Amino acid sequence: MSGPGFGNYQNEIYLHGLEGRIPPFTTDPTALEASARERMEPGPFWYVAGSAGSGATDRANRAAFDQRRLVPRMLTDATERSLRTTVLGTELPAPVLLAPVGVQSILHPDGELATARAAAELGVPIVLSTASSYTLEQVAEASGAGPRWFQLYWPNDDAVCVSILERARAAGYTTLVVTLDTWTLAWRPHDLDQSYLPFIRGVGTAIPLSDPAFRAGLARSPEDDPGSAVLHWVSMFTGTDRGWDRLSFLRAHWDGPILLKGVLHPEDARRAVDAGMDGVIVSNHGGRQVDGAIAALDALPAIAEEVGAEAEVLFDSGVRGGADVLKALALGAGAVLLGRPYAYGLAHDGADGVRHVLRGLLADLELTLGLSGHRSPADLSPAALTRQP
Ligand SMILES: Cc1cc2nc3c(=O)[nH]c(=O)nc-3n(C[C@H](O)[C@H](O)[C@H](O)COP(=O)(O)O)c2cc1C
Ligand SMILES: O=C(O)C(=O)c1ccccc1
Repeated sequence: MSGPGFGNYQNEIYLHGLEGRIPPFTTDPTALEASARERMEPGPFWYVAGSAGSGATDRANRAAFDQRRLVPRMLTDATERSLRTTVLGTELPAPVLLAPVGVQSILHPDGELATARAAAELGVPIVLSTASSYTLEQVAEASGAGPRWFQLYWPNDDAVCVSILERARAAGYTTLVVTLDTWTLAWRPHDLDQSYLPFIRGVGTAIPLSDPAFRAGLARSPEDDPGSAVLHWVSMFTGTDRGWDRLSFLRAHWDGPILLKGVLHPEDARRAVDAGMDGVIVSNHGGRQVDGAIAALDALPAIAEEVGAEAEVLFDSGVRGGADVLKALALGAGAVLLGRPYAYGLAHDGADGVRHVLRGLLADLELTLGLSGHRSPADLSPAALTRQP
């Protein structure tokens, strides 16, 4: 796409104004959370909005973006521009993916199906969480010809793990994302104070409960005894940390690219590459795991420097607007993943809400790319930024 492609959303909104129409909800990424809060029950709202401990890392993620500023260049002829990018050898319409977000049916009854439909329409990849409210196959059908990746919460039963990976491959998920930072849940006061944890209530268990290997290990079927099945799954996918030597198991059972999510130290990125992984996702889980952890954006440059030339380096945690995407790309990310903003879009209006948030972000990204003097994501380097004290 050349010229204003995604940026057309801006024209569309202004033209609708001539007919007295305004957007379904805010286009301001900083107002999205408050707007979602008005429509959501406190349990689900705080499950999404909340973070670990004191919230220091969540705030640090945003502060790290605020400390970097773009330095726009003029008269660069950025009229014709494109967000197209290649990630792991595949061309994407923009350097943006939807981060794995579990239990989406607490946000909207259509949950992951709605997210998959909206993303597929725009050609943006989804990363389906192991904690999905719908099965791998149901989400694949909703995603259709759209690109899809699968995020693994690594079950401690190898047969169940292999069965889930085989189903994911068969259903057209091309890339495996292995999340390392959430082998047990952090201390999350907002959820604790309400005693609210969706998956022990049976939300987000569609993948294991539909899995033949998982079902084979149950004394009674999930239909007869849902409570025991859910508890069996909880003990299988949380509570067990693993070592670097175990990655060879995943490598042996997945014949596509594998990325490790939750990497914040350059030495861990190096170990990932040494273990045969195709890349890393620099992330602190949106501040939801280690309270006091380094801002993900501050961790990015050293990791890009360590492995960027030989492996894929993706980024998430704190991305809200187009400028944030540009800053992460300038610091070495090949693409970014968006978390909470699209979850709030889903909570507002199902697939339409996800589409509105995503089109808004991509329009803002394309406009800000051009106005800061760049024609493509590949033009960005640390030289595009300055750092505020
Ligand atoms: C409600 C919620 C559920 C999440 N579930 C998962 C998950 O199942 N698997 C995973 O790897 N990350 C999960 N994440 C983390 C996101 O993938 C991502 O790292 C994070 O949201 C990025 O930060 P941001 O929300 O500031 O954009 C979840 C995040 C939220 C907000
Ligand atoms: O809440 C989360 O951050 C998360 O990663 C998760 C973990 C298990 C089930 C659902 C979401």
